[in-house]
Amino acid sequence: MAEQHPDHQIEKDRLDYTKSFINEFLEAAEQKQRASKENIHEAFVNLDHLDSSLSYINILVNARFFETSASDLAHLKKVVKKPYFGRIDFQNEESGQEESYYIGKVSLFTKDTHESVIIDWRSPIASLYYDGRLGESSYEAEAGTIDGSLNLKRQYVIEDGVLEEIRDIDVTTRDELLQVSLSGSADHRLNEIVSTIQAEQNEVVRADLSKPIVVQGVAGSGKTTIALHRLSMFIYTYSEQVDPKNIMILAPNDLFIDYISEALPELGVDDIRQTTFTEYVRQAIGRKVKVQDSDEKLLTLLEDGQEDNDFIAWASGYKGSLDFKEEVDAYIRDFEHSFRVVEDLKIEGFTVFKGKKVERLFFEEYAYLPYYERVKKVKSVLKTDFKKKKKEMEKRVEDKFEASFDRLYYSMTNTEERRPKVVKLHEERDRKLDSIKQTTGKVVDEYMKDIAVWKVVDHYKDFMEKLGERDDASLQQMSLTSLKKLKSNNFELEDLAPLLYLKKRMYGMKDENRFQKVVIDEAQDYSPFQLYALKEATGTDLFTILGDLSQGIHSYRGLHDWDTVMEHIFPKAIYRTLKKSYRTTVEIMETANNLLTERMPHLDTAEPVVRHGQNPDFIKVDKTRKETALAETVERAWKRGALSVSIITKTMKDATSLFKKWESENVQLLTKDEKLEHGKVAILPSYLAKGLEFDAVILVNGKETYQNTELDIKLLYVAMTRALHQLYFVGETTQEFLYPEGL
Ligand SMILES: Nc1ncnc2c1ncn2[C@@H]1O[C@H](COP(=O)(O)OP(=O)(O)OP(=O)(O)O)[C@@H](O)[C@H]1O
Repeated sequence: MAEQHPDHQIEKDRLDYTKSFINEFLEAAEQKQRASKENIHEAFVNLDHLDSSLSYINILVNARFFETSASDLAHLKKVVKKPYFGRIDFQNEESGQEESYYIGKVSLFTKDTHESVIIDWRSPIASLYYDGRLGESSYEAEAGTIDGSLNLKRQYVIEDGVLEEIRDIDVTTRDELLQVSLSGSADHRLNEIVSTIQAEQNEVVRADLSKPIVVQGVAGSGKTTIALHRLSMFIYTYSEQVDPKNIMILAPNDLFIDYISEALPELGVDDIRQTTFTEYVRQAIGRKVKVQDSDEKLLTLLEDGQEDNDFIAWASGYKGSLDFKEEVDAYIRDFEHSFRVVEDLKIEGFTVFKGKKVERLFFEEYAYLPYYERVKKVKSVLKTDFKKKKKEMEKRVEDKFEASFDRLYYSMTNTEERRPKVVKLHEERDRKLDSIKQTTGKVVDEYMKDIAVWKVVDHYKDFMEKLGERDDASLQQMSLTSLKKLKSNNFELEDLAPLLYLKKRMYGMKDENRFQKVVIDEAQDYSPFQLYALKEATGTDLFTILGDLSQGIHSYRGLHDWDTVMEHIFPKAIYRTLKKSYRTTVEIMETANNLLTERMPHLDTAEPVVRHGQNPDFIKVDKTRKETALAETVERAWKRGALSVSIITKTMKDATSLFKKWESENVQLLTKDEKLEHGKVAILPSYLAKGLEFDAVILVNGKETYQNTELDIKLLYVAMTRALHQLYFVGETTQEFLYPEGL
């Protein structure tokens, strides 16, 4: 097909030119590298008998060059096989000149003329490739808006350095490259999508990088992928000011971290901290607290059908609310006001400092510091003050003695009578001076000894106890159940936000737990207080928050809308929505959308990108044949070209029992700490599936079937939207998947 494009020869020549440019560049760099290797070798040889410090410097210089060029070279070597994926021709309105730009994953310029050979997809002008329509266009550069005309937008398929296809995009053509990319298979890792980022996604990737952003995106709209690309953009734009080590990604579990981590080096965003909220809080408070798995709690809600489910859901929601944060604020205020140093500090009759002054230091001067930092600061100020005053006090004792002595001298002329009095005065003076000299800074510690120094966990228990004293039955019950757990050192996820917040407000955060930027994926499951505490603890509001309320399976404690986040937590945030779903076929998405429209019409449904596939299959079996039917369905999925297949049950109990029955090496039971194994059928419960995707998904129930509750509808929706190409329901009736007969 490429042969037919009128510009084929020109483009082939251009590709050859680019490849030889890169190869020459690589050769020159490799030569330099060899030279530096030789230098190192020489320096090592000379180390014994020459001036060793010079040789050492030699080694250092060369080793450093060797290191940087090695990583650059590795990057370029990768690029040479596919130097670019797109081209734009842009005519600058001001100069009237038209230039062609080839867009790839690096920037390369000719050394002498500084002409661009390839431009990085993250450079400002490359934005035209993603959102520019042919004709009048503009892009934002450092110097301001650049207007002009986009005259050509072209895509290339280059495989192994060979130009295979050229596609020109005009207003009417569909993005075929996207279609090709989406029809590919998922091999258990997140892809980098720089060549096919869509306009609505590009807006999220490039939206003002100096502001927080909240993204509500439907299932499969590319939230996770886009978050990583925005991060790549951020690091590229602020490479001078930002150290990737000061960026943190928060993901729901290790399984998910493993899933995204493979995409990070491709985007040049390795080295960033990837962790879970629980792990971050553990590090921040410096204690490996035992935290009950929140999915287990979900299970309690799902499986046990306990009577107090309503109470559990209420307590979880309340602990995650900003009202609860206010309660913690009030507790901190009360605790601070228990700081009373009413007495003045007196030594030998001198007032070293007044209680009032200490209070002023604490409540006014250093009020900006966390409580315990403030106590430390006030102590150190008092100690320094005391050292200064010591000399003054000594002088005042001497002066006082001189004055008394003078008085005695003039009032008592008889020396015999006067002598014992003088001796007494001397003794008194010496005693006082000794006492002052011997008094050290410890007197300040002693003076402030009544100020309690507690551990953060003890503060939380104290806070809970105080809540339990209120005249409110729900609070009393919450306090009672929480304290019972806390006393045996068991925490729930909902306890972590208040703990983190208390840690920040009372003790302050260590540098290693503060960040310049934070990315939160699957944010619909975070509570407002969790987000608030994170903002306070990390010391930045530069958050990228992505989520989908329709998938809010933890909504009993999570978010119900984004308004609270925008109004009360990140008021400067930009808000964007992603409405298109790229993951699934039209057929699968429509089936999932039907579920939402029928059962939860207030939630957003996704608009699938036009890509057709087979209709979801409902396979009716009786109980005894379930396992056989599943095995047959798996076979069918492999045969239809799936590279990854999963069986999703409603609960973990069901997943485990199915796994035990299956007993095959080709099957893996997924838990949240596991890594997905290539080529194996993954069996997992619905709530662990969020964020992941598989070519083929088979839904099956064990003992439990999905009920018509908000939670179950969302769980089912999450499970269904994991499928890229094939979706199967295996069950006795369609109703168990909340579907009417005749799916
Ligand atoms: N512009 C794009 N070009 C190619 N593939 C894309 C594009 N956008 C998204 N995808 C693909 O769509 C799938 C879904 O992306 P991703 O997992 O990032 O979505 P998500 O919004 O986080 O999904 P969910 O909320 O359902 O977990 C991935 O396979 C991703 O590679």
